[in-house]
Amino acid sequence: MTLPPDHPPIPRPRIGVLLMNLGTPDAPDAKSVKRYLGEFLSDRRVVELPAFAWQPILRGIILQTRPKKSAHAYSLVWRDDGSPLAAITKLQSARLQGAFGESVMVDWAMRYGNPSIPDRIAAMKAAGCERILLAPLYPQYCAATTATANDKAFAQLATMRWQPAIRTLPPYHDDPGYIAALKESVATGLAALDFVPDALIASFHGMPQRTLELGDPYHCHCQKTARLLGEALGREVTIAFQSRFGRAQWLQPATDATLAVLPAAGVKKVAILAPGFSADCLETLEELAIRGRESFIEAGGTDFAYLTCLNDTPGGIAMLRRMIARELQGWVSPD
Ligand SMILES: C=CC1=C(C)c2cc3[nH]c(cc4nc(cc5[nH]c(cc1n2)c(C)c5CCC(=O)O)C(CCC(=O)O)=C4C)c(C)c3C=C
Ligand SMILES: [Fe+2]
Ligand SMILES: [Fe+2]
Repeated sequence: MTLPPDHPPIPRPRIGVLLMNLGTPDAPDAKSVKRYLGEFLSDRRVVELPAFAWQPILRGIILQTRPKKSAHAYSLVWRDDGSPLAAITKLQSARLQGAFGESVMVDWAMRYGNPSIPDRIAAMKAAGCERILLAPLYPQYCAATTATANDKAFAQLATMRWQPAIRTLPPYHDDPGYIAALKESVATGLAALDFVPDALIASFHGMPQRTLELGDPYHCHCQKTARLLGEALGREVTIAFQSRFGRAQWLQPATDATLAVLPAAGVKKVAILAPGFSADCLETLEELAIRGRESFIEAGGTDFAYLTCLNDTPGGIAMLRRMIARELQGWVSPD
């Protein structure tokens, strides 16, 4: 087809897959962490308080003290290729590139910080994507994670004259491929240990208890993942919720409290995994693998192992590939 000479160029139609994760600072210093936390904790999907009540606390207290402390924590886990969360998400995107045929481009973005969701959607559209699958990489649905990532994408669409068609990846907390990938990863991790754990703990990011009462399915999704993983492994999986923030009641039991009481109950050897995180990050590498270990050993535990997330392992990538291919059906034909 020939376009008239004054017609804007039209690129070859393509399909985009946008992997979306939470976000992370650009550098492990207080200034970068302050900018990141300012954006993250101002999201009304994350802290469900009116701005007039919350912003003075956030700006006047939290952003004056927390960035320095968090920057130190980040510096303990920072890699040569940057923040673990960003580096691993980028690797996942690179490993999936080309997996769905030539017409499908895979990219990644962060809900807070860089690369931003609006930027990457604009880039996909400019590259000719007329259809985009938004893939929030949270197995368990939560308004504070899944919904806000999609909201950010939809806000960008609101600015576009020619919008791409959109699909969103549903939560995959009970997807047989996800449970099988977790089972495989845990079995490999346990086989490599020089001790046999008395308990296997699945630690999920916590949320205020109130969100469960308001109808967020997150708690139920976490319970189901833990149950299905336990059934797949044929052993008990103890559930716990980590990273409490603020003074409100959060989902129970708390991971730190669980690790502190287990040794007195005779559980001296534990292995812990974080199935809700698709990539290792500050909350797993620092909070669980460093501080969790310290508190368990201080409480009288003898052996502690942190089992890494699915990350860009072959099993993790194969699982994402299958799920994404399923969601692309009708847009691209399966191989
Ligand atoms: C009200 C506060 C918070 C809610 C609610 C919350 C929910 C939530 N978060 C994740 C996943 C991640 N959180 C991460 C870091 C992080 N989370 C909070 C607070 C809340 N999270 C803070 C203040 C921070 C920053 C670090 C710190 O200062 O302690 C991360 C890691 C980011 C990284 O850069 O590595 C992830 C991932 C989920 C899944 C979730 C609800 C289900
Ligand atoms: Fe968090
Ligand atoms: Fe529940």
